[in-house]
Amino acid sequence: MISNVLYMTLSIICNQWAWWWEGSNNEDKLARTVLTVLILILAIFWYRWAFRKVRNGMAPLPPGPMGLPLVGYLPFVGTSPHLSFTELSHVYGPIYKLWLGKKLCVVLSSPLLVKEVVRDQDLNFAYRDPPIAGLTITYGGIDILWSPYGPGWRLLRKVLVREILSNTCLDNCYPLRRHEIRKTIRDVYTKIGTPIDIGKTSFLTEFNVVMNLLWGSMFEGEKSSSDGAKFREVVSEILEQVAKPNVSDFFPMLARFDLLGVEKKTKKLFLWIDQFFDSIIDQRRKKDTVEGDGTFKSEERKDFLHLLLKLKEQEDTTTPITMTQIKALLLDFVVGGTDTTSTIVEWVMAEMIRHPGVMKKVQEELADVVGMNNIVEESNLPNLHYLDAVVKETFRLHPVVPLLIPRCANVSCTVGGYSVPKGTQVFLNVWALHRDPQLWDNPSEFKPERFLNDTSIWDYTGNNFQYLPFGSGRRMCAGVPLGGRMMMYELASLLHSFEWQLPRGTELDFSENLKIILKKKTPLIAIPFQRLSNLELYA
Ligand code: HEM
Repeated sequence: MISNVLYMTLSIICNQWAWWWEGSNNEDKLARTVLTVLILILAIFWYRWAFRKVRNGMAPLPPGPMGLPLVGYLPFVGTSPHLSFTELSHVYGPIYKLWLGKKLCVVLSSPLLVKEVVRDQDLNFAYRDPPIAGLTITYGGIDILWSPYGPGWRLLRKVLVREILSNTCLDNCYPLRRHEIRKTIRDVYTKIGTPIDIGKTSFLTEFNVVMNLLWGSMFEGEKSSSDGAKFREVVSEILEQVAKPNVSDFFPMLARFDLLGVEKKTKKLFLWIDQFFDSIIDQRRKKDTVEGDGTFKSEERKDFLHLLLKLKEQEDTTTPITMTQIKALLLDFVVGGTDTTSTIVEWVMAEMIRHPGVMKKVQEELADVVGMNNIVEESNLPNLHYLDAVVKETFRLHPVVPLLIPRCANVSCTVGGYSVPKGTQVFLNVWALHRDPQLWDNPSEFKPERFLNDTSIWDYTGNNFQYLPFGSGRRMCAGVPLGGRMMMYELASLLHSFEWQLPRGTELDFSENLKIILKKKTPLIAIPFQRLSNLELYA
């Protein structure tokens, strides 16, 4: 059948081109013959290329924009890929492809297609394509986030989810979280009536919570607190380098030139952070062991570094974790657990200031559940249903990781009837899913009530493919239990202890800035006012 098509095509070409052969002299004829042969060769190559997939019985690649030679669609993605990807889905449909430099990418934005990738073919897509900065900072990509699916990833994920973030373990270290939240409340109290930067306050709180969970009181004293400040700075720089579009990632053959200097900068950060981890582990081992006999004696210490080192020391361990893996895990914890949580806290506060009626309802619920003569405790959180709905609605409109962390196809496969070759980066456009008018009534309206009706279908487990703030499948967020507690606890405490208003003459700005994490472009500045009459509740 294909040879018939070829035969017909050639006959048409010959008929149409009859005039071409009526040349005036021999030289003209020779030139025309050469040109015609060249055109025929090109046509045959094109034919072989275009029909290769059909011949192999393979589905075609998804449709998508052409882009430019070499760079593909790279120049058109802009600074808000979640928006440009959503616009492209309106043109090409819920699955399309585009080239970013030398990388073939496929973008999905329908619950059914997302399900195909994260549920039906989860194993094929349980891989990542780490950027160079990610590899450099995580000891060659051996952490949870960038590891390929396999024994190393499984071990670290198991340690994090089962050993460190289990409910029992999180309950045990509640005093550490409480200590930091109370510190923030005291600090905000001293600033009553003056404008404060909510994102910064929240980041500091979450950062201190994470530090405290990881290595407890190791950061006390003047020297340690200056180390802590430097550490925070380094973590912010790491996030910046990993999020930076890097020529070396889009054109791997140029990687050795490190044209933007990302690798060099990240190596410097890596050296600092590695030394920092070494010194903190060293201090902890000295504190935890008794006269160097190598056994852990201080059972009352519940921070995670202690647990990790204990796990490493246990001889009969089923989880033989190396020191480098421990350091990579610590890094995931700090980078994955701080900015994400503080960013959602800032968006929730912004939405509530924009909707004072919603804030009032949240505060009434807090008065009811917690009482005006008590402080919020984590045990109150499961009863704060309206606040929970407000947080979920905020996640819908402002998903903190709107394109998730791209998956990478480990084998060539078919999604939605289209071919997805091995090595393709797959973006799941959660931002588009969360605002799709076919899935949500009045999707741009902020309406927490939509999450109150049937609470069983709205959670963070990733089983409902139209709502995925923490991702889904094997590679979904490993920190949901902690992230969930931390954001709710901080929000409940800030809203129970204070009233919040914008400084006079200022307006809310909801523009976004995406660097893996979708942040507010302009910081939210608001003024706290005392809400509880008992001053002891601020001590
Ligand atoms: C509000 C807070 C948080 C949000 C919104 C969030 C969101 C996400 C998202 C969307 C992903 C990608 C999932 C995917 O590709 O399907 C992710 C991955 C991850 N998150 Fe979180 N996260 C949060 C808090 C945390 C915390 C507290 C930790 C650690 C303690 C953490 C550790 C991780 C890790 C290790 C991964 C990589 C998982 C893997 O590749 O297997 N996250 N997170």
